[in-house]
This record gives sequence, C-alpha cells and structure tokens, in this order.
Amino acid sequence: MSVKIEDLTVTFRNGVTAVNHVNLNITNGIYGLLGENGAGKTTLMRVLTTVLKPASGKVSLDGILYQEGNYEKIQRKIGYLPQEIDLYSSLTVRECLEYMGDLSGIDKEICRKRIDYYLEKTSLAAHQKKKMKQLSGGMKRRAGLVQALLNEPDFLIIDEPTTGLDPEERIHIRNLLVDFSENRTVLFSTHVVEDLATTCSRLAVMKKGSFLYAGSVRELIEKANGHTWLCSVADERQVRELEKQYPITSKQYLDGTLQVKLLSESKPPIGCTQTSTSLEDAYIYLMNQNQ
Ligand SMILES: Nc1ncnc2c1ncn2[C@@H]1O[C@H](COP(=O)(O)OP(=O)(O)OP(=O)(O)O)[C@@H](O)[C@H]1O
Repeated sequence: MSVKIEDLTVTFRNGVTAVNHVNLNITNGIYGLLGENGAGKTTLMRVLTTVLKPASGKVSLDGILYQEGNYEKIQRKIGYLPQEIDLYSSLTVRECLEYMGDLSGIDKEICRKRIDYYLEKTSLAAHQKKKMKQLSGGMKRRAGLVQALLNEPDFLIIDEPTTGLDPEERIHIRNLLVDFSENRTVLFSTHVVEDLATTCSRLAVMKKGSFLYAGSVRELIEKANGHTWLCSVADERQVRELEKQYPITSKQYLDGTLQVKLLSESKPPIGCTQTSTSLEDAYIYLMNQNQ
C-alpha cells in the first residue's frame, strides 16, 4: 500500500491555506505526523480520507487517483479515527460497533469476530455492555479506534489515538498499531512525541501548511546530534537567562541540583556536557531552525 501526495494545496473559503503545495510518499508501516497546533495535519488527513477536496494537486492510493468515480473504492480501503468522535451515545459499545460494521457492509459473522478481537486488544471487552455515554474519555478513544479498525483497512488514518489514555493502555495501543501495520499503512498524527519514537521509523513534520521535514526518525535525530547539552545551573534566575538564548527541552531537580537540557550549535559558556538527543529534542531543534 502506498499513498502519493503531489503538490497538494487546500484553501478554505475564508482564505486560509491550511496545506500549501506539499509532496509526500507514504509506504507500508507506521508513518508519523507531527506539528504545532494549526499546522495543517488534520486538514491533510481529511483530504486523505476523501472528506475534504483539495484546491489543487494530486493524491493517489495504490495508483487510484482521488477523483470523482474513485471515492467509494478509496473509502473502502480506509479507516479513520478523527480527533473528535461522537459515537452513538445511547447504544452499548458492542451494539455501536456492530452497527458501524453494518454501515461499512462487513459480513456479520466476520464483524463479530473482529469486534471480539479488537475489544480484547484494547482492553474494552469487559466494558462492551456499557452504553457509549457511560465510557470514560480514554475508553471512548479506544472504542473509536476499534471502529476505525473494523474493516481492517489497508490505510489507517489516526488523529491523536492515544489522547487521554493511561500509560499502560497507551503502550497496548501502540503495540496494537505496530502489529496492525505489518502489511498495511498507518498515518499516525499525535502531539505525544514518545508515541512516535516508539512506533514509527519515518515521519513528517508540518509547520504552517508545509513540511519542514519528511524522512526517517533516525536522520531527524542525527540533525540535532551534537547540539544537545546538559547543564547544571545555580538557580531559576540563571535558567531565565538561558531561556532567552537557547531552547530548553527539559528542566528538573536531580539530587538537589537544577539541571537543564538545552539546544545550542556550540557549547554554552557554562558548565555543561553533551548529551543524547531524543526525538523530542530533535523536533524542537528543527522548529527553532525554521522560525
Ligand atoms: N473548516 C475550516 N475553515 C477555515 N479554516 C480552517 C478550517 N479547518 C481548519 N482551518 C484552519 O486551517 C489551519 C490548519 O488547521 P488544522 O486543523 O489542519 O491544524 P492541525 O495541525 O490539525 O492542528 P491541531 O494540532 O491543533 O489539531 C488552521 O489555521 C485552522 O484555523
């Protein structure tokens, strides 16, 4: 499964260009999508789900062009978990998923088996008789993900799937997505950098409708390697001084000493040592280079 985006632009009626002449190739596996609020990630995902039509440019899924006459065929290959999802609140989890499966035209018996499997995988099996409105935020998110997985899509598009999940469930969902992506394509948008660091090998970083970076996670980290410093500072006042000059990616008291991790091209003129670069550091480094 491959998705090809060529010179894609999306402009809303109010004149906002949310996606601006972007190009991207997404192949098998999990592909991460990162970016600040309002960068254009959701807009791009809505185009890929066929909900939104682009102003210009081309998108294709395994060679099938996004255009009138092809949308139904494309939609059958796609699963989508939007940022906000309000499933039928007065149905039970199971009824709701069966109904969603029905709407997608999935054979009833196959659908029942898949619901059993994914409820188990998302730790929702024990809650399947609860009404949707009785679920916690994290449970609703997981039910939404099951809904997106039900037709076992070739291309799964997920917007913040781990929002509101406790640490254990977040790990379960990440592992489920990695298993699911074995022969499929998953576009995974999130603000939780750790989720991408532990699941995907490739990602794109968006800012103001364009890609600042598209490529391997390793190469993005390599860009910031050698520019990440761990410094021991005397007090908050010194931290405030440092903040004026450098992006600071972490700050914590360790054994009574205040330590900050900062990004700088060369060694800052205070006591510090070079330290390892995380994906989060590399993201901040990239964003600061492109201010
Ligand atoms: N329906 C719309 N009409 C007009 N402008 C819109 C519409 N939807 C989004 N926008 C604008 O397009 C830009 C991109 O929004 P989008 O929701 O794609 O960003 P995002 O990267 O998903 O942000 P977030 O991380 O906050 O979810 C923003 O400036 C937003 O205000």
